[in-house]
Amino acid sequence: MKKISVLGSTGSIGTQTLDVAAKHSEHFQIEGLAAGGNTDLLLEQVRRFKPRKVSVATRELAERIQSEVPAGTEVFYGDQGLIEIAAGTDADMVVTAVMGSLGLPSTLAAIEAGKTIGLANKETLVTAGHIVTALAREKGVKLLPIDSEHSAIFQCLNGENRKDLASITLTASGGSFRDRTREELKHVTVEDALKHPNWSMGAKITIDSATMVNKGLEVIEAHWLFDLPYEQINVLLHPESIIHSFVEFRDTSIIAQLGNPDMRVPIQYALTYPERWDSPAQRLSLAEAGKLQFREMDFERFPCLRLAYECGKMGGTATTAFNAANEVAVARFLRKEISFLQIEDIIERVLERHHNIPEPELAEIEDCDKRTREAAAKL
Ligand SMILES: NC(=O)C1=CN([C@@H]2O[C@H](COP(=O)(O)OP(=O)(O)OC[C@H]3O[C@@H](n4cnc5c(N)ncnc54)[C@H](OP(=O)(O)O)[C@@H]3O)[C@@H](O)[C@H]2O)C=CC1
Ligand SMILES: CC(=O)[C@@H](O)[C@H](O)COP(=O)(O)O
Ligand SMILES: [Mn+2]
Repeated sequence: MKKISVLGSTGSIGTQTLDVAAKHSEHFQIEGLAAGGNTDLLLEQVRRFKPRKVSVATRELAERIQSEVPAGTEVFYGDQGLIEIAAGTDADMVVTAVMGSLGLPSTLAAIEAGKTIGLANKETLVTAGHIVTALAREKGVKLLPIDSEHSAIFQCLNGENRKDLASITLTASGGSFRDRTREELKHVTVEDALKHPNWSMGAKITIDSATMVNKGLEVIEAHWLFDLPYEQINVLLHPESIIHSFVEFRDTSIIAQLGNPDMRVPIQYALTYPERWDSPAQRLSLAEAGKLQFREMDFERFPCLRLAYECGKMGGTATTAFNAANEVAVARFLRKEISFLQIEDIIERVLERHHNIPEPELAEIEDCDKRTREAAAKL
């Protein structure tokens, strides 16, 4: 029996993690679940998986569900609640599937407690990659990627000699607006932006795909997960999302990982690693797929990807600021306060004013995150 806690259990990754756990219920026991405000779904999950501890975003919500959870389940709330689910249970593994840098303290707490991490929450690595990876090394904790591209690279590198690796390439679908001109982008709506062509995901990451911020975050995530310089990390537009990413070796061999776009595959691989088990996903038929297309990335069309590379190469708090500005800008776009193109405008303007701190301490990162959010909210 592997014991698992899920941070963000009511979201897109969280629910699919529980689907995978339910499919192999004789092998997985759910120890803890943390959600934000969707208490109806959380209560359903509690009845089904019988975790020992659960957490919700606020005290008020915790009080509201208290009488509805079984006697054996303790209820927590807020930032401390998230940390309790991450570090205060008997779980062997913690799946980090909350959205945004709010996942950083709980991820650090889980690593500190020696839990294997199934990492979906990429913003954690973008915000504080050097701190998260250093702590994981110190504690001997594995960071197993759940993000589809990183799972693909992880699988392609399995058993290979790292000194033979020439480069990695992350594929990008291009998101909801990949065939629109910049002129057309001036008038796109939230509803249009939320229609991802290949993946069904939470709102924030779907907008990130459309701005290409998602790929920028993933480049930085790859830098930390695979300990590679940015010069060895490429991005290639691949509209079908069938090749999830690939690696190239010094002898020019390329190894790729393919499959239908279904997050249950990388989630399950992280849960069962190093084993492979039967999956509920639909098998890929290349004959039916017929044709796979590829295009060079256009950094003029997708300036947020250029900004992400620049911040990544700069290091320090630059990526913290990039992430925080984006989180605020996307939330504002989703509330219809700003237009789609103003997301990148806000990120760019925040970064122009950013004073970079190289090798920041955790407190400096938290301070940068807070100040950047305040600035991005005012622009
Ligand atoms: N979706 C996908 O296919 C992929 C996602 N990822 C990454 O995984 C992470 C999660 O994405 P996704 O599942 O799409 O996001 P969702 O928006 O679908 O889910 C977010 C989860 O976080 C919970 N949450 C929000 N606020 C709080 C809080 N204050 N305390 C505790 N929990 C909270 C939400 O709870 P509630 O709904 O109850 O408010 C929900 O369970 C992101 O970092 C994303 O980039 C990476 C690759 C693919
Ligand atoms: C499923 C997943 O891993 C997402 O991060 C996905 O990659 C989004 O697709 P694009 O960012 O390529 O549009
Ligand atoms: Mn991805």
